[in-house]
Amino acid sequence: MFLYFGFAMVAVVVFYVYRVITTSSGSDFHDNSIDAFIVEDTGLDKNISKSRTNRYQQDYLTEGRQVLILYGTEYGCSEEIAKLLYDRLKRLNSDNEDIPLQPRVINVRDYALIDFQREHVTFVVISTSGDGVPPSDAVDFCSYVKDTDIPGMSRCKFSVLALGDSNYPQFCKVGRFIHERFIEMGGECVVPQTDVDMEDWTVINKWLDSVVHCLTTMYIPSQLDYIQHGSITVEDHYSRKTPFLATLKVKLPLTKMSTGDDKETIHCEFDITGSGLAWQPGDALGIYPENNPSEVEALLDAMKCSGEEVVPVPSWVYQTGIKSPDVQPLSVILRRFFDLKSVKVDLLEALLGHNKNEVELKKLDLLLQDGVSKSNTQLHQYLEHREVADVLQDFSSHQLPWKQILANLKCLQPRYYSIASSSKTDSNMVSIAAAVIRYTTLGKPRTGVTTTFLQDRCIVGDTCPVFVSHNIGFHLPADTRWPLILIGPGTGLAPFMAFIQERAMEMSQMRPGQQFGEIRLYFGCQHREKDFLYRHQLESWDQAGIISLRTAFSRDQAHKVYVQHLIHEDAVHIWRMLDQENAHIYVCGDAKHMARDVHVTLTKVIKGQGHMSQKEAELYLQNLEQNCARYQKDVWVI
Ligand SMILES: Cc1cc2nc3c(=O)[nH]c(=O)nc-3n(C[C@H](O)[C@H](O)[C@H](O)COP(=O)(O)O)c2cc1C
Repeated sequence: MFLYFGFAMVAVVVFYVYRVITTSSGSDFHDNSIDAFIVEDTGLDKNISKSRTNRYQQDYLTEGRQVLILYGTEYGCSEEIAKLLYDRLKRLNSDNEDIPLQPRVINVRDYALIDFQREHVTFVVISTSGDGVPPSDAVDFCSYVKDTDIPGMSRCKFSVLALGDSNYPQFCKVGRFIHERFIEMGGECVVPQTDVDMEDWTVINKWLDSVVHCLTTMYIPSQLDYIQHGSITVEDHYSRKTPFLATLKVKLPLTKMSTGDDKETIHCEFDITGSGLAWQPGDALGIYPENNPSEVEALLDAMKCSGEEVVPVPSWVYQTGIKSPDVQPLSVILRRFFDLKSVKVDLLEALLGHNKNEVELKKLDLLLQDGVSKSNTQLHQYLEHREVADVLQDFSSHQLPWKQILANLKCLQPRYYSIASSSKTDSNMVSIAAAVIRYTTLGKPRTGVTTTFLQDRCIVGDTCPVFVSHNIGFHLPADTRWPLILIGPGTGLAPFMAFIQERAMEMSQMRPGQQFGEIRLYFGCQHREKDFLYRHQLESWDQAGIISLRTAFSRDQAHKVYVQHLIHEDAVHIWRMLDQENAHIYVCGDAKHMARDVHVTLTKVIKGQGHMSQKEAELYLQNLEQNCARYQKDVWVI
């Protein structure tokens, strides 16, 4: 079995990577009318209110052919697919007089309720997060699958749908791992294990079709349900589905801006007193934003709506505990709950079905003729630069009814920011650093939803729905003697602010005999005078001997200097820390360039200083990462 359980040592999520292109399940099993959208809840079922029933976890009182659908998700897509599968299996029953199929959808977090000896067929939909780690809720399940020969698995028929993104080196690692282990335990794979790259719905739908087809012919013995669905976890603490309304207490610029091209980064502090939210350095804060009102206006214009149309609040929206009306004006619904930026291919399909204008029909046909997969570069390039309002403007000759437009929008997701403060310093205040995103496409100014929400639309004293996302593979080592090599250019510095604050606090309360290893911080940005984030704090920690600060200002001299150049300069020192002092390396920030270049440089350092071959140096680093939890990454692809 491959070396998988690098959980403890590899990265997890910081920022939600904004996906420009998202598609959804085909209209073959989606009723796209607004009433179906709202009443039947075709999207994520985020409603966890105890008083409302969860149709995906109903108790079956009569015998039936049970099908277990397990999901593990960080951002909700796997959950959505699991529920779509459930819906399709339920629909099979209406065509079939036979013993009913009894699907049940369970988050792998609740795996302890499952007796695999009583399961005959199991489908798993699971994503990979961080740098090849399971979603936070799925960590225990994956450890269980790794460490246990699950009784009953040898009789179980199964299939795994692995969600991922091929931009990450550990593509679909978690789903592939589950598949391998189920096979090792003697399970029978009934639909080939399938990798899904960037929520490619062509692939997802194909897998769903194969699963449904397979179940129509498969023998599944009839039995009574053994799971009491009432015992399935109901989250009653503050979480993604039930965020806490935190008050923005502090907002400060971290950069100096003199031209429009200068970086704009802000520091925000939220008061979470009374929430009971707990975090460790390395964890992230999830924030639910609101859309820019001018973008809502632009969309309303394109929808030919006033914004006063009354719309039922979708059942999947997050709950803050404050009773809100069951219906809201369309303008409010769009501002708070729908993604106005990423365009679902479903919307183009709906436009195609409705349009009568020959030129527009031809254009839509061209875009959609090669399907929705990643290989349809024409479609993806088109969507990459367009928001929902742009698409509606492009195909405006026959107005699609607004309810149909709404039914083809994606829900607004929370965004994640590394927490930049230690709860040991103040457990009621949580800080983040956010780079404000503004850019231009098609000659139109565009904005990042959450960062401009915080910068332009939130004032001190306002509240925002927040929750903590635990980052299991990116935490400080338990022993304070072990030195830290922290590499975090730009906002990659944020989690290290929490790391250092925590260590500084521990140093100030040092116990007799307690020792502290060196904390060596590599920070980089363009200009010392403009975007040296937390400069005064870092310099004062450096002067106090709490950290050794190394800075790379890429544009302050004729030639570019980046953090990896400093690491190379410090080769002797770094090698001593690694070889003799049990140093732990942490990397946070851009995965594609920075983390890759840092990795290459570290390999060179190990090769040169450790007198190793290239292969030996690579294995050394791999061992630190996968077996020792001494090389941890918290990286993202922009
Ligand atoms: C911060 C971050 C890290 C990710 N890391 C990986 C990874 O290591 N390997 C991979 O295949 N996909 C990775 N992904 C992609 C997710 O698996 C993909 O977006 C998936 O569709 C999410 O499914 P979910 O919504 O069910 O969690 C990552 C995504 C994010 C935002």
